[in-house]
Amino acid sequence: MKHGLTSIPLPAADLLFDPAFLPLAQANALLTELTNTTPWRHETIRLFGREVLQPRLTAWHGDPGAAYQYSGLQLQPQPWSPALRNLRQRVEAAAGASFNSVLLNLYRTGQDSMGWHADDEPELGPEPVIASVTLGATRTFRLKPRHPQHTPHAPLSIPLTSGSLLLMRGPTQQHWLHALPKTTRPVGPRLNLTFRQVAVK
Ligand SMILES: O=C(O)CCC(=O)C(=O)O
Ligand SMILES: [Fe+2]
Repeated sequence: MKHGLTSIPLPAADLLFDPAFLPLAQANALLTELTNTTPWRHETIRLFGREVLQPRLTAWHGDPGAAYQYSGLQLQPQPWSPALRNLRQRVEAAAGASFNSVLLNLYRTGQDSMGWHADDEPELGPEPVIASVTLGATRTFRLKPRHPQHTPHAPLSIPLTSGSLLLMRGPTQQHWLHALPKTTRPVGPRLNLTFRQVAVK
């Protein structure tokens, strides 16, 4: 384990955080490169029976076969670019884990967001290691217990700064939900990458 990661104490979770995983200049350069070269998609989701656009842009890169389910479709990942391959290698060294895919989320403004969820898709397995790298604007990452009667705890806010690395491991996805709320503060774009190991079918 790299010394830059420190534990965030939380019951029924395993969280590690390094605010300076990437030097700021590198984070900024990578933000520009990935923003400009990623084949961004603007996906729709079904919300209360209606098709609505997600409030962010997304992309999925990974090893061949690291497919994911989306609206009942098996989508194949885009190949690794040299920049993503390099970042994956550094994240794997820090996390002491390997990853075969990465989900990119681009939050264009403070109005882009992600709702409460857990990364608990079956293909991730019961105790996935999720490695989250942030580039660009600082946004507040929120965590709250999934079963408040069972794990009573106040919601938690972690400001995810540019170049930071957050690891979620162990039982975190089973017992906690996370979200990236909208903000009315004027903020620039934020690009988040979550490295994952998905079961290959
Ligand atoms: O943007 C973030 O920090 C969170 C992303 C996330 O939760 C996800 O991709 O599942
Ligand atoms: Fe997530």
